[in-house]
Amino acid sequence: MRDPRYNKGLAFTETERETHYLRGLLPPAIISQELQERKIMNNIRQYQVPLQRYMAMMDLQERNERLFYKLLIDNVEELLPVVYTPTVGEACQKYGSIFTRSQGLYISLKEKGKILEVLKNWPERSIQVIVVTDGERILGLGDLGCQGHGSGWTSASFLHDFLSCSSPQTELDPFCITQEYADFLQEFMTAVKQNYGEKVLIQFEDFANHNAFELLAKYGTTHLVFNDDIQGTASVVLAGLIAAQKLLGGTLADHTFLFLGAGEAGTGIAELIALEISRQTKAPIEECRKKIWLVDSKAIKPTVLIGTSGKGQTFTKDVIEAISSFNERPIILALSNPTSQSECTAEQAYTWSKGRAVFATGSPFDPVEYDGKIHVPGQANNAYIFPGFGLGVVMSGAIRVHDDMLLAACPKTTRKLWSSLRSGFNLSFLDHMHVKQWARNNKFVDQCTLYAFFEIYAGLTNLLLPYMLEQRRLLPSRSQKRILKMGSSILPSQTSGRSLPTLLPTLQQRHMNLVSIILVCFFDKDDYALIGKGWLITQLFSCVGLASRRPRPKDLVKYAESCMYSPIYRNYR
Ligand SMILES: NC(=O)c1ccc[n+]([C@@H]2O[C@H](COP(=O)([O-])OP(=O)(O)OC[C@H]3O[C@@H](n4cnc5c(N)ncnc54)[C@H](O)[C@@H]3O)[C@@H](O)[C@H]2O)c1
Repeated sequence: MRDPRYNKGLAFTETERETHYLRGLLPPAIISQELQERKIMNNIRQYQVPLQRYMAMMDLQERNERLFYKLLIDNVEELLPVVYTPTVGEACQKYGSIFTRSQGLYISLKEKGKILEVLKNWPERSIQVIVVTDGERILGLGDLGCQGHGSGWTSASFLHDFLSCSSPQTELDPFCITQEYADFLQEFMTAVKQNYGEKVLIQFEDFANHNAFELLAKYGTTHLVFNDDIQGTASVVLAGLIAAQKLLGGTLADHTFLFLGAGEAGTGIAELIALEISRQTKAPIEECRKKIWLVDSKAIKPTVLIGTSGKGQTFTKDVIEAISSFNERPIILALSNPTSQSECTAEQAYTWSKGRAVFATGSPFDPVEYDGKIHVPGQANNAYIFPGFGLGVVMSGAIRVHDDMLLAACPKTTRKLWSSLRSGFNLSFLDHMHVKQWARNNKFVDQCTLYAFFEIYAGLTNLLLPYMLEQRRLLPSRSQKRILKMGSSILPSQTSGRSLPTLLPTLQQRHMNLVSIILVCFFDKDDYALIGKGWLITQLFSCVGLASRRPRPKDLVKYAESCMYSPIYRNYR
């Protein structure tokens, strides 16, 4: 009862109370998790101040994790802005005053020479993902030192085998990689590998620009590292741009991109766009980079405007009117967080572009009515990728992160897979030869990347599991074990005792529903806003997959359907 991971509060059943000697330790009433959820949501909605909602969520996480994730999964649109941007920014700024129970590890300079020891203090043994920050650039808010610990990974920590670390950077020279800083980081990276092995994913989060690129380059060759701000943002934004092509027609190479802000997010996105254009057109990447401008210049007429400067209100009326004057549908992405730093608001974008902007933002904005039409801004935020990405990398047993994985996480590549799925390739696509062929055709560097890609779509992992079980010889041995373990725990209980072949028709039917839902949400849309929803679902599934450890295909379909409130989707029902 005192361990939040096992505590169910009043939802402990009679049998559980009996078998675990809980009698008398709880009031005699038993209520369902659904009722608990309704009560807590009701309480949370009473709070007018967003920070109070955040604190209520944190309290819940500290006493009943299952319920916490259930709430997040079922109310993700309402609660993501509470546990993530923009509220989490305020939470980090005030972390000192709202701090209650310590989460994660803090490694300060005092621990120099003893980092391995500190890691060993963490009670969990099998860690698969570590999110680490030096606290220096929390969400565009600057150096918050260890207060940055309150940031986004609370929502990402659905991975039980997950560890978040922060090292109070303020004790070190904040403006360059000093020898002391470099040595400290090196000790940390070595200790992590020593303690958890080669396959632990280290996610660099909110490191300041001057360190982030160097660290990624340095450790990219020796460790399994991923920088969410550089790589995650790039992948999510490229996905958005590719999806926007559905709306506009043409290809990425037809565009000229202008970035305001050439830091981690901006250059990460720019480089991935160039890579994708180069793959599409077979032109050298150096040529493709010429389509991208990272400084403002009067000479060019951009078709895509991307804000990653961290400065609010920089897409002024003049700027948006100008880009709208030479584009029928200008693509405008105001990525800076939190809300106050957004380059423009949704209302401004739609009003100034006369409702023509294809628009998305880093922090969420409400829909806007312009000229009798409701415009729903998309949310282009790396939160839609890092949980699934982390899971993918871990599940596939990859030992390095490749750019191809980032590309694979974009809908374009997915579309190829799903079109082959649709055209009857479905059951055999996991066949060894097909996988190899498919990987070759789609230029995946190796099968590991391909598996990572499957896993990135964590929800799909679940639906593919039965097939994977059937085809288990395909999987690398460690992943195989893990997948088999997970697979046997997620198969619906009523299926136990029945052999897989007899189950396949039912499972296939369910899975195809799910596939078509995902197809609809990724590709059959004519509104940019749905891009966000697609990623949301991906993320949702990853949450489901690991929060309860027992997602059933039925639940996945239910979750997907509950997300499908869009009028567009209804046409496909
Ligand atoms: N939506 C998302 O998923 C997402 C992901 C990462 C970062 N972001 C947001 O993007 C912003 C930048 O993050 P970052 O990690 O790239 O930071 P960064 O410090 O690496 O980059 C910011 C860059 O903008 C430049 N800049 C500042 N003011 C400018 C101006 N007026 N004109 C032109 N350039 C200017 C700076 O010189 C710097 O190079 C932050 O607000 C962050 O929250 C959003």
